[in-house]
Amino acid sequence: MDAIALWQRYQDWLYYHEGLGLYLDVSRVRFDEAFYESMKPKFDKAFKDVEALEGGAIANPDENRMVGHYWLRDPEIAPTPEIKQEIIGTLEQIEAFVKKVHSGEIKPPGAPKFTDLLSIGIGGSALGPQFVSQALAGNSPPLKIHFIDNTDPDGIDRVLNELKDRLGSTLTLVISKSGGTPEPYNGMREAKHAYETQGLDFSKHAIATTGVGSKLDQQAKSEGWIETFPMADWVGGRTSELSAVGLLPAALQGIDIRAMLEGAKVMDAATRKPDMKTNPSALLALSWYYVGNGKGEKDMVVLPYKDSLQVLSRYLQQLVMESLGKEKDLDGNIVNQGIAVYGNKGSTDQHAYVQQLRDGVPNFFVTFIEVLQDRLGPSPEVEPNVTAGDYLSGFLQGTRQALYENQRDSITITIPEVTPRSVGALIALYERAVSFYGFLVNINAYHQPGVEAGKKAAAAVLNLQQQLLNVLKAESGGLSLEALVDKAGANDEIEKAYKILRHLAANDRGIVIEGNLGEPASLTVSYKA
Ligand SMILES: O=P(O)(O)OC[C@H]1O[C@](O)(CO)[C@@H](O)[C@@H]1O
Repeated sequence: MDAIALWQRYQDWLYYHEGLGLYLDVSRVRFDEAFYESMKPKFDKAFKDVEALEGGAIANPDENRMVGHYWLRDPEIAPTPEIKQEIIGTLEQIEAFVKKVHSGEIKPPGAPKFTDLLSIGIGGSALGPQFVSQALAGNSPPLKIHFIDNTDPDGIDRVLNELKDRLGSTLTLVISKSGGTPEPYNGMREAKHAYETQGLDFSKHAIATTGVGSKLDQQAKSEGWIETFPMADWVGGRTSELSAVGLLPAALQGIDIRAMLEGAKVMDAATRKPDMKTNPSALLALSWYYVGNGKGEKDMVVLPYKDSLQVLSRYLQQLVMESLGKEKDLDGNIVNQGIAVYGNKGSTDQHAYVQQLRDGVPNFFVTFIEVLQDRLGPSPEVEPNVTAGDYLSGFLQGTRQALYENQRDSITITIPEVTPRSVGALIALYERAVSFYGFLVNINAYHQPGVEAGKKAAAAVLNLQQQLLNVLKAESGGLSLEALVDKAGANDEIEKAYKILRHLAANDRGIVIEGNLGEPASLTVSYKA
């Protein structure tokens, strides 16, 4: 297609939302009119399915749950008065609490105010808060946020070391919908230990966001933590940024959460429209379907040309991959659906992997995120008439063109600036695109059975560790690996046992391994207290 024809295609397919100042350009996705027409019946159904979801249908059949993240920004559309009240009440609770923290009315025992916020959570209970914090917290938030989002002891040390001189004025927020996920539980135990080591009362520094009645909720209440915030079962982890999960840490950092909600609400109104061409989430889902043949054959590379949006790609990675990556469709057929998502930021990635995108395996499509405003205030010129931001803008356009010339498709989303409103709108835009796509390919986008399988297998590893330690502690001498697993009644688990022991030995946990480390079968293992 020549430049004039492309310009025409750009104009024909351009979506613009006046209220949000948001543009969506799918002109560099090479579908034609026939494909667009062929998708209409599928979209007619998807529009109805999402409408039913918003109306309170059990859109997550496996878990027998409603899927209600759309109600969070517009409680008026909640399916029952109780749910509406729950949403309004939680928002009011957050705002009242945050006001008291900022004013010092709620304060730590030994300091006039909380200065730092330690957020402990994983997956949807971390990525949204991390994305929003990086995008919107700015340089001098009322509370500076830190994250523990893993059970890596060294990673935990890094965070706690950074906080050690301010732990007395640090508010710790434990976020876990289920309240039973091991990683945040371990993070909480380690944080508690750090407070206690400094003679501080953890409960006077702790708050939680969790499902009512969860293990975490019970612990918080029985230990007298400062406050708990509810997370409803009709909000999934990966769509929880606009629930208490994301709103509470955002508000504590001084971010305008009402504006975030408003941006999402405005986007929801735009994406509710049952018309493919003028509905930006439908245009996204249509493009994903086209490039990947409805089977996720191409990966989604997300490239925000803005440092503050760097976590967007990781946030979308969970939203898209945990939602769409499914073995079975809703009729029980094996479909192995999904779309792989990765990315970091432009133009940085142009000096990392864009070489392969341009010339290598054509197994992807790019989503460029463009922000029109370079920075607050004027920019110095780095060359006559050229600023650093002009370069950034030029690199985006250049990469888009270079990819297109080599038959690599791309989508471009343009926002005027990174604000609470535009961030809320982006979240809503993608949430509904995922809803549409899930229905287009007929999968349950709201459960995550694959993650559960991994969690169960990990629990079995820890049980085996316990068994091995019990056997070794009762032995006076050493045992070969074979004899050890035999005694532990775990003959089939010899490789796992070997790896458990190697890990324990590397961490001074009383396990001694002797023999040729390159030949696991030759090893003798013993326990020395
Ligand atoms: O908030 P929770 O219950 O601790 O779960 C954390 C994450 O774990 C998952 O359940 C599985 O990875 C995610 O969906 C969720 O965001």
